[in-house]
Amino acid sequence: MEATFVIVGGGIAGVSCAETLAFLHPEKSIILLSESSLIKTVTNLHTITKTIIAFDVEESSSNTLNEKYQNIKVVHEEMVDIKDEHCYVLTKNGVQIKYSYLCLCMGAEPKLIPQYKQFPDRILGIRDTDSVEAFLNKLKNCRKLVVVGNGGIASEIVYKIQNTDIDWVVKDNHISATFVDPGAAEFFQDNLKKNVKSEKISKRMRYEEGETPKSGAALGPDWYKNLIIAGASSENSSKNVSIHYQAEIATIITQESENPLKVTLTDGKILECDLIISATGVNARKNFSTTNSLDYAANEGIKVDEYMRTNLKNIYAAGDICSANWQIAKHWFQMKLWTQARQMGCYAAKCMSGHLNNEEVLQDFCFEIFTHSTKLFGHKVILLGLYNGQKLDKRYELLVRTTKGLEYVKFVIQDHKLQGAVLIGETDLEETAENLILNQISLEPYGDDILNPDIDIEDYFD
Ligand SMILES: Cc1cc2nc3c(=O)[nH]c(=O)nc-3n(C[C@H](O)[C@H](O)[C@H](O)COP(=O)(O)OP(=O)(O)OC[C@H]3O[C@@H](n4cnc5c(N)ncnc54)[C@H](O)[C@@H]3O)c2cc1C
Ligand SMILES: NC(=O)C1=CN([C@@H]2O[C@H](COP(=O)(O)OP(=O)(O)OC[C@H]3O[C@@H](n4cnc5c(N)ncnc54)[C@H](OP(=O)(O)O)[C@@H]3O)[C@@H](O)[C@H]2O)C=CC1
Repeated sequence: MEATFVIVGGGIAGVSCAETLAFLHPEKSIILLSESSLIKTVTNLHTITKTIIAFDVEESSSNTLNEKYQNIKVVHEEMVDIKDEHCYVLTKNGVQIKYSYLCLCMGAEPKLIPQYKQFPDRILGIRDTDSVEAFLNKLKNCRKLVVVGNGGIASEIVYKIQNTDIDWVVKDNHISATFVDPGAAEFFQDNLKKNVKSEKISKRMRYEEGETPKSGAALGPDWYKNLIIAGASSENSSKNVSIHYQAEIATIITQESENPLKVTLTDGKILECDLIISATGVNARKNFSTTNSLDYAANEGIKVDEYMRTNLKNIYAAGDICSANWQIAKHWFQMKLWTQARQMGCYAAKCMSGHLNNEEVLQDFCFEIFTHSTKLFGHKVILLGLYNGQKLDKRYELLVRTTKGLEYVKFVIQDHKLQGAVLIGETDLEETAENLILNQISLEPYGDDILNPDIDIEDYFD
């Protein structure tokens, strides 16, 4: 087999890359090589501001892509080797695919706590649809659950789960620390112990994919919305969540088949549980070999330059598998998120196309400012720029406005200029905050009025 463009991975980065190439080069052949027969596509894309977008993500059979684009051929194979000196890849079943340009979009996999090796059936990570199904099955018999980690997945699970006691073990002194500060974490407390009903209930998460386990694409926004995530205890109007701050799991002192698991924490506490969810981040996938070495960053992603190129000739990478290794703009940084996977996939396609045509490629504007639109504990959350004071070396001021249960607004200001913002609830401030960060207008004349709810700050900047 042979194609001008070969893209490996059927997650959001790979599919966005293939679709952009199909649009730019309807005359060229494109192969999307993916281990999983299900692919992720973006639907209902809408812009909230210039740079903040929201969209749904659907998992569908790869036939939809074959039908939509005549020049995309989807191949279901696992890539195991890249013969980069001869420009072809090899799959597990021995299929050879030659490329002119190759883009690696194989995502990441859960980085589980080390005790996972001791109890692989009772310590689970969540990444793709298979892993959620395994989790839901085990949860049916679970009365006591330990959740470790303090990012998006842990927050979603603690929010959504019912009918089991939860011990939430977090390294920090407040919850949801990858996204918010202690003030916002306090704002979420009211929703922490409520039982959340599913909007509509789906029994299945997806199409059937066959028996063999495959590393599927990562789940995304609202994956839990229509699922019942419930343990074995009887139904209750509120849930029992105990948070263990500034703690990690130290050891598990149970023999292999004993139940419950006895877990000791670094602060000396001992917990008992039936199941542990390790929501402790991800590592870039490294499930293939190359002839020459690929350069990896210290945080383990494949290094890519400002054109999404790796160090190997005509090999690009995008999404969770890569690490941005260019001089990044002041208000942007990389996080492993849908939005960035999509942006990188599309941009890698433009870069490959530009290089094929010998055209100059200008970096996409989306890399000027970090934006993330999500939901936490049932609230709309918009994060902009250096929303947690990242890169500011603790040299910044915070302006905060909050109304219990309704909104939490935080502006991060340095030298009178807005550097980042956290907007929780229907604040209507996203456009203004985005402009203030991008334009770096001095806020000195407005003082604290900038967040005065009786003043329409947009009037200041018209
Ligand atoms: C539970 C959960 C909830 C999330 N929620 C959000 C959210 O609300 N908002 C948000 O912005 N982000 C969210 N994320 C993160 C987001 O899903 C990821 O950042 C994004 O999906 C990464 O996309 P990707 O295409 O880079 O990788 P992946 O989605 O991991 O796709 C990788 C693809 O490569 C294929 N593959 C892997 N190895 C091979 C191989 N050797 N050969 C062939 N194919 C291979 C896989 O089958 C898969 O199709 C969530 C993640 C999880 C796990
Ligand atoms: N709403 C959204 O946008 C969502 C996004 N996601 C994305 O999916 C991916 C996976 O999510 P998730 O697993 O939550 O990853 P995250 O990287 O978001 O969070 C991992 C958390 O676990 C902590 N941690 C790491 N190792 C340990 C350990 N040994 N013991 C205790 N805590 C530990 C980390 O702390 P530290 O940082 O200090 O190491 C961090 O707080 C991420 O890319 C995430 O951004 C997932 C769900 C929802």
